[in-house]
Amino acid sequence: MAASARKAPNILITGTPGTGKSTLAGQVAERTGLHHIDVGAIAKDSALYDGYDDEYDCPVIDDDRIVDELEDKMAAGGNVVDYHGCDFFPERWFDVVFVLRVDNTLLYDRLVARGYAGRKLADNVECEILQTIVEEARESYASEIVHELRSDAPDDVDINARRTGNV
Ligand SMILES: Nc1ncnc2c1ncn2[C@@H]1O[C@H](COP(=O)(O)OP(=O)(O)O)[C@@H](O)[C@H]1O
Repeated sequence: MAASARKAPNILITGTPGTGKSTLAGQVAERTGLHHIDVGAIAKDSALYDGYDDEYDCPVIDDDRIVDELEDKMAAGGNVVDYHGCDFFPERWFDVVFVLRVDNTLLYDRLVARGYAGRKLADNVECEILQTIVEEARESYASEIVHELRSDAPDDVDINARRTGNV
């Protein structure tokens, strides 16, 4: 379905784990009435997994089944989707893509607070340093719809929610 056929826009909020995607998506949903789709939670609730990652000690999501699961909702529009990856979603789904960015030291502290350690902690901080998700977003979507947002301080949540909710 073309973007113009949707009754409301679909927004993607992506970024390294811990950058604040769920926090921001929740605020945007509250302000706008858009439906918050937390892809990680949907994968968990419906067990849309395709194996287990022993190194990171977590299940691997099944991209194809996630896309199938969300297709009807995305075709209808009016969703704010949050996930730490973005290259497997159909490009046509999104009207705008926000990539959250955070200072590396702040991210480190947030991930430690979440219980990340060792390789999982180091790889996620490296992901932010190397701008991996920014590059993934720019390779997957038209450059004019991809925007980076800083999410270092609590005030940024409100600033970003206003900006994100005004698309
Ligand atoms: N702008 C911000 N400033 C300070 N802390 C934040 C900000 N955004 C989110 N947080 C905090 O950082 C942690 C990770 O946020 P979360 O929304 O779960 O990230 P993600 O969904 O990207 O993994 C949470 O403890 C959250 O309260």
